[in-house]
Amino acid sequence: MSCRIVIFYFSRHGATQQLADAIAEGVSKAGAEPLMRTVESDSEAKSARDISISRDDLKQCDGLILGSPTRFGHMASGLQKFWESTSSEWLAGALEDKPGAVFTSSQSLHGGQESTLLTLALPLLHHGMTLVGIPYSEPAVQQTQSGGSPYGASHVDGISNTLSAHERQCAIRLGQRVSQIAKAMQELPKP
Ligand SMILES: Cc1cc2nc3c(=O)[nH]c(=O)nc-3n(C[C@H](O)[C@H](O)[C@H](O)COP(=O)(O)O)c2cc1C
Repeated sequence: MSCRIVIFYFSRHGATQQLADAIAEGVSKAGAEPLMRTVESDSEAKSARDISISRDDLKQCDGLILGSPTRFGHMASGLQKFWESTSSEWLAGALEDKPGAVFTSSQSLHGGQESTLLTLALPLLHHGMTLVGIPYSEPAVQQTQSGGSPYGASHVDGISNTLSAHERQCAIRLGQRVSQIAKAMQELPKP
């Protein structure tokens, strides 16, 4: 049975996209299919390489991982605008029970990553998703000197333009974990 994980993100300059790509690697490693999706934006945005999300993606996916640059401590407005257009999918329970997770990139270490990760989680919880983080059994969560947290994958762009080994490992692990849970949920009897 195929298992499709939507990686829904926005990235203006490419930092959040590096996380999205590492998460996709984790999804593939777990034997699931990563579907890269973004929001309508200017053609200069790095994430314009990927296609825009459709509301059918919410119905058809088996899990969804949401990522944004940290913008004044919360998600970019284009992503929020999309969630505000999903009332009918919310009422229909399109994402209910499916595993979901979050990721972000910020300029500075204490510039609001955790508030962004927590607020990214809110629409997923309202849609009834099963929230997945990164467990402390993952050594990279304990050892990181930059991004990577139990709340989700992250990167601090002001420390390095590329993902650290720990940030990358956290992102891969998150993609794997969401996929493994999605696959296990496919085996459960339908209520
Ligand atoms: C409008 C705006 C607000 C931002 N707010 C924050 C912030 O609150 N904290 C922070 O550390 N970085 C902030 N940044 C920087 C971005 O989060 C950071 O550069 C991020 O890595 C960009 O991701 P991208 O390369 O995927 O676009 C802000 C950037 C913009 C344009």
